[in-house]
Amino acid sequence: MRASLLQVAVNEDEPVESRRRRVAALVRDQAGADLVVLPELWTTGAFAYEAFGAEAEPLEGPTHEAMAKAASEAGVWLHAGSVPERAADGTLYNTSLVFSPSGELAESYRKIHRFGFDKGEAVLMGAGEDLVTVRLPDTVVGVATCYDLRFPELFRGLVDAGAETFVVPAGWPERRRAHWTLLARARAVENQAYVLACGTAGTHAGVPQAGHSVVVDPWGEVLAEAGSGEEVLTVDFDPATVAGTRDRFPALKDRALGLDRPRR
Ligand SMILES: NC(=O)CCC(=O)C(=O)O
Repeated sequence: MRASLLQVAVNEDEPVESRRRRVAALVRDQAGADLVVLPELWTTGAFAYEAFGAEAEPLEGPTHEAMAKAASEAGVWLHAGSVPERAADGTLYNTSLVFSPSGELAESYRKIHRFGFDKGEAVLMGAGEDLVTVRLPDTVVGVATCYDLRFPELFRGLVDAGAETFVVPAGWPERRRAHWTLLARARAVENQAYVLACGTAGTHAGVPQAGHSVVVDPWGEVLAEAGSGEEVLTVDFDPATVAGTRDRFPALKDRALGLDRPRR
């Protein structure tokens, strides 16, 4: 299976509409890949909080339209990263869109863990509630977004729902780059799954982005890692390795369930 992670540079000096056109062209260039992945909130930037409301779109908004078309023109599965979604009741969500090669919206995922503690995304956006998996021809993808990477129980839930490959769009800052790589490898090792983690490059809202998108195999080995600038990271991997690893080293079968219950 061939995946291309598009580590898009998100800088404020580029208008959103021109970035949307540029990214659509980049997606079209990936014809021949099985899966293309974009980062989190690449229209606005994950830290450009004041732009969330201004650039928010309905689920079937301009990014949906451009990415559906690009996916069908390239003939690829496209995890189009996330957009600031404005729901019918006015609530904003950080919502990922996954398109099939015919340009149909296969799934959407509202980010469950919002970043910012008591400001930013955590107060501006609503929290998603649903785990989302997507069945591709060769693997079952579990979807998570950026800060979600810090919550192992979410990934374990996705494994229980059948996930073999995690796709994680992000807008991760340079100052915590060490956590990014460490957490991507940890989620891969503990769940014996592939992790395809796609971040942004550039600087927006004064926050330099880490880049360093990474693909990790079910043994925790880094198969490919980007640098810090805009880059297309392409990797070939064998999804059957997940079942092989889980068979040969069956740690997932040794789970002691119910440890989250109080002792008495
Ligand atoms: N956009 C995000 O979720 C940022 C997450 C982050 O910076 C961190 O977990 O550290």
